[in-house]
Amino acid sequence: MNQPFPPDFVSYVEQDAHLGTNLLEALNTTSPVSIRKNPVKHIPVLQGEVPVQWCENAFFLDERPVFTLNPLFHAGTFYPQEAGSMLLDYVFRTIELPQQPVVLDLCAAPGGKSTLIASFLNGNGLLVANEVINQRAKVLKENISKWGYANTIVTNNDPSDFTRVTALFDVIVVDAPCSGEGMFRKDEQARGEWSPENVNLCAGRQKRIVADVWDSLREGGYLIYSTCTFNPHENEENIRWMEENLGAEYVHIPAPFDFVQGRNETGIYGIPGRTQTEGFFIAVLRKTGEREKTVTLSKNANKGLIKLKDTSFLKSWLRMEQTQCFAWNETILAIPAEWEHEYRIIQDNLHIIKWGIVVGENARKGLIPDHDLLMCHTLRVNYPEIELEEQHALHYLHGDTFQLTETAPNGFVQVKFQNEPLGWIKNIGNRFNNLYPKEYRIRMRVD
Ligand SMILES: C[S@@+](CC[C@H](N)C(=O)[O-])C[C@H]1O[C@@H](n2cnc3c(N)ncnc32)[C@H](O)[C@@H]1O
Repeated sequence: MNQPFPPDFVSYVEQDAHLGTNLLEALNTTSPVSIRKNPVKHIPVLQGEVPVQWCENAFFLDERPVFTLNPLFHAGTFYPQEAGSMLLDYVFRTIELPQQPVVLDLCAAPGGKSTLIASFLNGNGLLVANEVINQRAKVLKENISKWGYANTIVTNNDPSDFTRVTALFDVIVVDAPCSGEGMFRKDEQARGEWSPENVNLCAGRQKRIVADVWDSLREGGYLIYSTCTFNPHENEENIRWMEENLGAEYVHIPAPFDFVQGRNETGIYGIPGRTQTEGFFIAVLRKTGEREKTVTLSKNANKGLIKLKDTSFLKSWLRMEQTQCFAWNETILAIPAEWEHEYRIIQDNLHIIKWGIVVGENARKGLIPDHDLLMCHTLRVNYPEIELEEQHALHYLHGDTFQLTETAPNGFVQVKFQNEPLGWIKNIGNRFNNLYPKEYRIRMRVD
């Protein structure tokens, strides 16, 4: 039995011609299931795939599998993502960007849009994925790590902290916390949390969030604003507010496929019943001419972050071309050399929780390689390896140890499933230490 919709929600939807006649009915049907694949990793084929037309490498599935029990999910080969929100890929492909854009995904956890942007950039430019809520930022960090790109930084900051980094970004994505009317389809509890007062509260918070980051957008840069809600207060009215109060210029993008233009032709909606989505709104604004301030590094900037001059001890661990390695205490970090200045600016002004790629810990007996390094397709090299069959792969991801069926040299060995790295073990002859990070381990029963 479906939990009823809040009466105020029903009456606004029924009076709003823009939303069509069958939204309420569609919100009581099962949500479509969709995934986006990571084209730089082993590409799994899942059951019943039908391409999502508006996003590269994305597919609808005919039912929802238990993703946790697919080892390739933990290897970052695909990401379950709501199909409507994948319209971001289409938007990125439509706007005119510099060759090497610097992109901020401000409200990024758990990382659906950030991994999409990382795939779009495909190693070009730089992505800063930020999340204000600490626990959610950890999930974001895990998903970014598994997606495998070095040109990424994860930060854990409030939007207001970004006033310290003026004119740094070519694109800012604000996937704003919202009243979540699109969630009514998947999460019936969301229906109980909705109220007109909460809509107003959300609309006010969204304005504050955008105003806080506006100065960190470069002249000519784009602000991409999105929500998963249908009401005009959090969508079209906020876009109008940004035009009037921030001097933002609205950028019209024609609605593709089954998407529809917003009220007064503002933004684009995916509306259940018309589009295969739970619900999504997206609009693009551009920053026109304004005096730009440049961010300068403070005198004590990046104290403690030491650029490594001699990296010969790392040669057998990672590809060194176009990479700059740093030591932060005993931790070795690798970042694309061309972005060193931006990394330093961000380090100086914001709270970084993941820098490029963590290579490992420089211990007395040599490097202890990090999981992050193994996930990075551009930096990792050939290490000793063992291929696991599915049940062993799941036990490995669960944090278990077991008798290996293949032999491998003693020391650090990568374990793979269908030739895709899952993580490290330390092989010590007749047994091994499972080095799969504790915080990533599967908690459900695997047999
Ligand atoms: C719609 S969700 C983001 C989903 C994410 N972009 C994705 O695609 O996976 C909105 C995010 O905003 C964060 N958030 C909540 N309050 C916020 C605030 N006041 N300022 C910035 N972000 C906030 C939430 O923690 C949440 O992670």
